[in-house]
Amino acid sequence: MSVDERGLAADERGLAADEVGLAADERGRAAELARELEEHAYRYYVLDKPTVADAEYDALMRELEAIEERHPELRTPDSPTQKVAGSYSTLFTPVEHLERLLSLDNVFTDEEFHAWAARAAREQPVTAWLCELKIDGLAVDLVYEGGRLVRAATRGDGRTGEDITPNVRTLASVPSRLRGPAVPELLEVRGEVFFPTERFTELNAALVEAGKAPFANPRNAAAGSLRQKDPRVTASRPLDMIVHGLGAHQGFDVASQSGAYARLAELGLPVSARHEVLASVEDVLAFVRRWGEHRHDVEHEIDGVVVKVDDFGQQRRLGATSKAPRWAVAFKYPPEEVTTRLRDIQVNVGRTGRVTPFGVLEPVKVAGSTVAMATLHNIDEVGRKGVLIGDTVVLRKAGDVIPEIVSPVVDLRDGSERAFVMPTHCPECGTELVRPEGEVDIRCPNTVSCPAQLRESVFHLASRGALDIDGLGYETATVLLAEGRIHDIGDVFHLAPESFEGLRGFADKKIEQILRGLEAARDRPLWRLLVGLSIRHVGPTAARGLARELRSLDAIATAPAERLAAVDGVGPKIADAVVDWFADPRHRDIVARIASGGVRLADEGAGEGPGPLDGVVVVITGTLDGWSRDTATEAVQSRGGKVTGSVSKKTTFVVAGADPGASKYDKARTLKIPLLDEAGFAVLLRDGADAARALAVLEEVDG
Ligand SMILES: NC(=O)c1ccc[n+]([C@@H]2O[C@H](COP(=O)([O-])OP(=O)(O)OC[C@H]3O[C@@H](n4cnc5c(N)ncnc54)[C@H](O)[C@@H]3O)[C@@H](O)[C@H]2O)c1
Ligand SMILES: [Zn+2]
Repeated sequence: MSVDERGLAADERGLAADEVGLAADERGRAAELARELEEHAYRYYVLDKPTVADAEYDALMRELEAIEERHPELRTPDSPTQKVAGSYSTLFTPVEHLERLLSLDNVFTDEEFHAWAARAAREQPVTAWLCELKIDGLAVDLVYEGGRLVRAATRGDGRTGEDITPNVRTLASVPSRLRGPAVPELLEVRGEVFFPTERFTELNAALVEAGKAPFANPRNAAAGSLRQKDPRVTASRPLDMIVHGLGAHQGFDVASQSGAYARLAELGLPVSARHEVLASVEDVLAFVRRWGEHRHDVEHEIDGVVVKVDDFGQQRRLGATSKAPRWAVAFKYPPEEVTTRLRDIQVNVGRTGRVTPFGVLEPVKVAGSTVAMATLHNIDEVGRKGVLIGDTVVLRKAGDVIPEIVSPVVDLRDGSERAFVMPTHCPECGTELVRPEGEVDIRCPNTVSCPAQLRESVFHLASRGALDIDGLGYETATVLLAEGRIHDIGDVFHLAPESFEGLRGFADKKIEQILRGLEAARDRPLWRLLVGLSIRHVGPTAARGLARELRSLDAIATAPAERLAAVDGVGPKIADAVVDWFADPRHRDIVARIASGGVRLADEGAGEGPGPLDGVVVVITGTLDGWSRDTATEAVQSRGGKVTGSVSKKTTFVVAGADPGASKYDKARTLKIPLLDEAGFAVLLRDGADAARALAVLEEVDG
């Protein structure tokens, strides 16, 4: 027993010793985090030049909070977790706010919000919640005396801000005088100054062109534009403001946040129309979800929703901590921006020969997926963004949108970065690249044999958005082309079991899947085939319009440009691209091979009503003098008929030329399918099925 006790005591001592060690480690880490957070806050609030994304700053803050949770003695009043982040620069005159400007506490999940709301309600029953968008801009404090704007200031450290009155006066949405007869004697309001998202790319492009560092994001652009020594610079930027809070006031009697908004709007101040007063936590969560889905439909960036207790009496009773009110919380949306390193810029050759640069990134997690590449669209875009190889860059991935490199973090450059130089020759086929006059895109003109273009176009033909050929993916397309089993998209529908002989990785099951995939794809709507041809500018919208109005590939191929341009969703640019494409004999050859592969080239009821060969199924065997297999097939199809590869009970005619296949010929006879020679085929095309049948019967008797 005594042994046990000693053992236990020793264990406890051991544990205690560990804890001391741990605490020392954590104390060190906490100090380091505090230093880093201060440094980032300085760069963000004072210099307007952050070097990390908000999510990274927030992660550091959370780490510090967690340490302080375990070691409350580290939670000193000057810890970054305990005070309003930010400072003021000596470039501006400091001003004391009449009332403190606070930050907001955050929640990230429904559970965290439930817990927060329950805590508030325990202190003070809450009758209504006011929900509004959390604008990603910078906080500005306005003071009106006797209805006149006398001062505008940044948040600073919450007590002291920077005087930016002349700058704020340049904002069109900020009135210099309040409206109406009964203006309050004193009114201090807070709001967010923001940079409209749509104008952001334009601003950065202009800055890069002028040799200046671009902004990391619209919030950074708002801060950088507003905190200018020269208000004329501010005036040149499209800044806007929305008011969302009240400070000191006299002669402004309202009982709630929503009541205040109504009154502020009457006074001519910019208030958002998107706030709602809701009674239940469930309704609040629905509001958060709804705006999460519409996050990008707003003219400014939002990083969450702010939920406030609506009633001022209830707000007062809940009070505030040193950092944030207890009556409001920010429900934050998942971050869409991170920083990572741009390891390289390479180029990709697309299916129409377009050469597009893309960034090779240090893989990084953002918006739920790991991103290792991001398109840069074209050479001009690389210039506009001002990114260098080796830069740390801001990477953005919004919802389902493809990841985008926003800007370089210029302040992290060490001189080892280098500019991207567009290659002069195609990296895949070595052909000299061209940039047609007046176009932004650089192209590989070798549409015939550039492996990249062939690969991409076959893959595109088979893709979901086009003919959706099951089993024919990128790898398969690459192998079939590399091994010479197909040469371009025209050969795809001629794939047969033999085509796969001697290829590794093609089990019988896989081959069957591809052939079945092809069979199903032969009968798709015309617009899908049109998309699959990789004609420049022809996407689903244009293809649908063309198929709807012209009904057959033949009609589209032969229509004049003016006719095509008149189609809904087409226009002159696309029309010219279509005419050019079909004018190329190599492309006509591709179409003929697609047709002879049994693909339907017209929609049901092409032409005026049903075609003359509607419902007619033809099998062609042997060689015809006046027709190639492809032109014969097209002739049948353009009349609404179908050409198939094997004889069955569904076959209407078997067209037999010289040296017909014995099995097809015999099968036609046993199934009593009418046989046509070349003359009979001509009659079929000219006079229709009935006339041809009359001939065919004769021939059958003869034979
Ligand atoms: N990247 C960096 O280096 C860096 C450095 C410091 C801070 N930050 C970022 O700044 C944020 C922290 O700053 P914060 O303390 O201002 O907190 P916060 O931005 O999370 O929330 C408080 C602010 O929200 C604003 N706000 C927007 N819409 C509002 C509305 N409808 N109602 C009320 N307030 C509204 C207010 O101006 C208020 O000051 C974090 O997102 C952090 O990542 C980033
Ligand atoms: Zn090429």
